[in-house]
Amino acid sequence: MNLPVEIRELSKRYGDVLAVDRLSLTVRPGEVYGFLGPNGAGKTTTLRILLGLLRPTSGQVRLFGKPPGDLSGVGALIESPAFYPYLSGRENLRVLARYTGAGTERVDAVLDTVDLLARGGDRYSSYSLGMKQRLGVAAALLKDPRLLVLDEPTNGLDPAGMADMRVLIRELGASGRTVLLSSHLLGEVQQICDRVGVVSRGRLVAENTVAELRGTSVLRVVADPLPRAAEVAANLLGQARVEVRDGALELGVEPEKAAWLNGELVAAGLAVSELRVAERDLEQVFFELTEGGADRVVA
Ligand SMILES: Nc1ncnc2c1ncn2[C@@H]1O[C@H](COP(=O)(O)OP(=O)(O)OP(=O)(O)O)[C@@H](O)[C@H]1O
Repeated sequence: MNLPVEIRELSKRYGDVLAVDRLSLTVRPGEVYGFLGPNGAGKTTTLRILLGLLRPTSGQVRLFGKPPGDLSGVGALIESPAFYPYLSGRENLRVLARYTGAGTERVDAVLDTVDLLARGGDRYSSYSLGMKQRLGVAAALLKDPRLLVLDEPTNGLDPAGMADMRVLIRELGASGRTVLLSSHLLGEVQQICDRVGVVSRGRLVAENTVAELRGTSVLRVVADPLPRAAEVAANLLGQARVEVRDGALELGVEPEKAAWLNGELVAAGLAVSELRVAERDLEQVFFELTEGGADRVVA
């Protein structure tokens, strides 16, 4: 079966700027894939090439096994869509449906999907930014696509608008559609996506599930005196597995060893006031991956 998205060794150069650098990624059927990276990392360029809006310098992209240009089964929201301000949301979708040959019979269904059915008769110009963006998603859904490509769908929205959009994307994913969305917001991707590809300076530096990206958990220990506790822990586990952060030890050790470790620390005369399994802060992981830590590839 053909994969919804396959990108192989893709590069794009704008003059001196290498915007995309031998980037490869794969989106599997039915997953919500987060394409995550700071502004300017090359996300929009990659998505534009994928949709046939831009030519690559080198490399290959495939949508359902086909080269770019053939967008059957694909819906996209990549730039702010151009809607007529004086027409209603419903009228705008009708115009678009006729123009693209999608047929107008799905207009109310897609308005309903994006929770705009009740406001479908209102002028586009009266919509909030979040509603405008959801109408853009509705437009992308007109052809009942199997794959939806969304470029920074929450950009510029207020917190409520962002939350609505997140709910919508999760629902779209749950309904069996494949979704590829780009974002520079880690928290957002973490909440919505099954898998994440992290891009930094045009290169894919990690591709994994959110849980795997975060890596193994650490054991967080607060003990007094802390320097002595760090010494004892280093003797037991090796220096490489001991870090002191924010007044606590972070130990790279399996959670099952917690009781044993506690016993050893207490036996060494230390007062242990906290000992718990903590997940690594994904923010930290993201920072390491995208700023100078790019060689610490996770996947
Ligand atoms: N038409 C262009 N001409 C020259 N440079 C460009 C052009 N488009 C993008 N770039 C550069 O390519 C790099 C990647 O840009 P791109 O827009 O793909 O990044 P992005 O990850 O989508 O970021 P953003 O979220 O800010 O759009 C940036 O350095 C950008 O300045």
